Amino acid sequence: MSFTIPPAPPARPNRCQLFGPGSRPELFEKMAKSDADVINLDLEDSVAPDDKDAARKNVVDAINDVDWGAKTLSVRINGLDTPYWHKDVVELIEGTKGRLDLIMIPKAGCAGDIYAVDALATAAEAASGKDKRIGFEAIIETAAGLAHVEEIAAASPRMEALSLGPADYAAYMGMATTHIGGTQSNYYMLSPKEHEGTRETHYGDPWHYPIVAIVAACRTHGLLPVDGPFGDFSDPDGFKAQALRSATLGCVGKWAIHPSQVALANEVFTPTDAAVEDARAIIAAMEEAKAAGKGAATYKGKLIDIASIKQAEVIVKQAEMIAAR
Ligand SMILES: CC(C)(COP(=O)(O)OP(=O)(O)OC[C@H]1O[C@@H](n2cnc3c(N)ncnc32)[C@H](O)[C@@H]1OP(=O)(O)O)[C@@H](O)C(=O)NCCC(=O)NCCSC(=O)C[C@H](O)C(=O)O
Ligand SMILES: [Mg+2]
Repeated sequence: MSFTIPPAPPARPNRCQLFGPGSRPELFEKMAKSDADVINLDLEDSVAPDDKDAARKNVVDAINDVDWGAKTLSVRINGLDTPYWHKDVVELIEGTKGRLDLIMIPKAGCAGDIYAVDALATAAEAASGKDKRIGFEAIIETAAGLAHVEEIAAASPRMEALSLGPADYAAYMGMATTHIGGTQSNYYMLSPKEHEGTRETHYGDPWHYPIVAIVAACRTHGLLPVDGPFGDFSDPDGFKAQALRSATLGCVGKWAIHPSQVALANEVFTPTDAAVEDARAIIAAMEEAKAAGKGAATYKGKLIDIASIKQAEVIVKQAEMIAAR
């Protein structure tokens, strides 16, 4: 273990982040009543340029007026290369009465992007006498964002989470696809040529590398790693397969861009009773082994050791945190 112990991420559930355009206020009550842990009201790419001012007003009003219950409430502001973002930050802070939890920064490309929003948010909070410090989450969805993911994660004490934005990421990387996340039909290997006649297609996961980079940056700096959107909301099996992969790689949740995806995300990112029972049994078996002076033991025919306790604790702690909510 390094002498530097990584900080713990925020202890709040983040299994599903449900998005809705700020220009569709008729959705806000439905979003508030959903089972998503986090709500993202969007001022960025789901809002047309002519609707930006009206959407900002809708969102400020909704933050103040809608009963959001115990949900984490986040607003995605516009990118720093637009003429909208500074008004987004100032009006969100000065116009709301303390219910807003997070500002989501899209297309973060370097630590300076986070610093700029931090400076503006700090000034707006001071000017309006706000005690509550708004947290930040950022989207890794550009080539620069991926190259600088660790400095972005470490850029401000306000930072709470990073998400992958697969649509912009694909565009900025020059990927040959128009799909938002999911399996890509041209991203595959064939079984070896010698298998002529019986060659099988094996689809790869083009999102694997950015997800792992995000998870590593988040786990180093005490942030929550989150998988982003899956655009084809008529493909629940595809959504679930993508979510299972990112959960296996360390993500704590995934975005939903349609209400039908909320239950799927909650299911995947809530440890099953069987997984929790197994994890508790591993911890108990290792306690017994330690009492007998052993560092390793056998559980269900497999090796377990001190690292197995840490693995099992990830599952138990996640389940306890969700249950305590
Ligand atoms: C995708 C949608 C445009 C679909 O909208 P709609 O046609 O209205 O959907 P349905 O008719 O199937 O709706 C069924 C009922 O569900 C309600 N509804 C719809 N959407 C939502 C929602 N987001 N939250 C809550 N409730 C919702 C409808 O009102 C219907 O209700 P009822 O009539 O009472 O049965 C739309 O879902 C949508 O706009 N989704 C969000 C889009 C969004 O926010 N996009 C931004 C995030 S993704 C992104 O930006 C990419 C990323 O940055 C990257 O780079 O990867
Ligand atoms: Mg995007």
